[in-house]
Amino acid sequence: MSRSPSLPERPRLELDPDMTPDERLEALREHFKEIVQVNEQLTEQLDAARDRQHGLTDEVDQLERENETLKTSSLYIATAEELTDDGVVVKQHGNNQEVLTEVSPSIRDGLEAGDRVAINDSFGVKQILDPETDARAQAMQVDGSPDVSYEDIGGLEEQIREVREAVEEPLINADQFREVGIEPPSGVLLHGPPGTGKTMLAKAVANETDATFIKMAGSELVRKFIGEGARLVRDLFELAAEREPAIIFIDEIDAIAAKRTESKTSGDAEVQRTMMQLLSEMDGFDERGEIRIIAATNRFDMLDRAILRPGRFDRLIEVPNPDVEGRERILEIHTQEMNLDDDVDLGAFAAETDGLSGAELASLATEAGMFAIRDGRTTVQQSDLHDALAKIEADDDASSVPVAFA
Ligand SMILES: Nc1ncnc2c1ncn2[C@@H]1O[C@H](COP(=O)(O)OP(=O)(O)OP(=O)(O)O)[C@@H](O)[C@H]1O
Repeated sequence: MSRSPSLPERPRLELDPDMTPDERLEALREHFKEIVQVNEQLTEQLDAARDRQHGLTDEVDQLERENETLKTSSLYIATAEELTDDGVVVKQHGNNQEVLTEVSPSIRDGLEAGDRVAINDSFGVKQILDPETDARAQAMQVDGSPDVSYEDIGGLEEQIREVREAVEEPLINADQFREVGIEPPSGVLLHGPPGTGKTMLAKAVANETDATFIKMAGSELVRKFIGEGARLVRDLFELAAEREPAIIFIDEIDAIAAKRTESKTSGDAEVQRTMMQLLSEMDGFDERGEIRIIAATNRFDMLDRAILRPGRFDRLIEVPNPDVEGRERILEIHTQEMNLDDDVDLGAFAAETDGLSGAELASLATEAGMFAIRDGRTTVQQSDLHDALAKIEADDDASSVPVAFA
């Protein structure tokens, strides 16, 4: 680290009592010049110090961010096998590696052999998992009666028809399928850009069939609780069997069913195990009764084709961004509770929102309401919609700026 230059000496004024008034004046002038010079030097040093301070603040910010990332990085699941005087023997799930590790006294106090624990990269025990906080509870979201209906979904008439045929009919008219002697599609895969209503479709069909909606995010399965993926998939199907009729919804399926890469890291092996478990659950699906499975992805191109074989996700439904009529309908849905001025023409406005997803249109409606409130009004005008659109587009532009320049 470079050392800061030392501060300049404070100038001294030396006046001799024998000096003539002219000499005294000259000495004072000299002294004044020296003070001005020192002042300039100090100002320069202060500026340099400020620059340095800014640089260091940036560095501190970055380190804090890194620290946060490290703190929130993935934990692995293990079982505390044995408590000994030297530490705790933990067995990591997934690869069954056993390690003797140290544990802080506060965690040790509450730990018993057989407990499931979360460990970090260096096998340090970070927390004890109780049944409520364990991976199963965190990775699955169970909703006995989701409150989305088909009328809440705009612009996806064809997709709704297909989902009803592939998921709803087999649940409601199982006998008819049996009598005709055909197998209903095993799994339905919804694919398309983010925020287009894929989750809504799955919830609506669960609502319509009075089925329990069980959602699991593929990314949670493999990123957050490494070593648990395969077991969670097993749990997922077990839970669905307990709660049938049930709709299993696996969001971001690409996280567990991506094409195999060349690299053979342990992460890949974990993803692979999770996917194999999913495929084997689906292959043994016939005996499962009233359970339908829907998956969704924004990255269809990345999927391993093995999951699309007959008997697996054999019904593909594309859910694209809405066209102009779809956008108008979505705007109608999301403004139906709002107090709209007579000048509002949603049809004309929809034509200006090309490329926006359903989720973006939903937040646009709320944003327009915010503009009206800011302006002290209780009705939303066409101009609020335009302001909201400009804001959303500006936010979009800002978020697409490369990180280094953001
Ligand atoms: N077609 C639509 N009709 C009405 N609202 C929609 C539609 N699409 C999206 N939305 C709104 O956007 C929100 C998010 O939609 P949803 O979660 O269904 O999208 P998704 O396709 O599953 O997104 P992701 O791929 O990011 O998970 C919904 O709660 C709803 O408010």
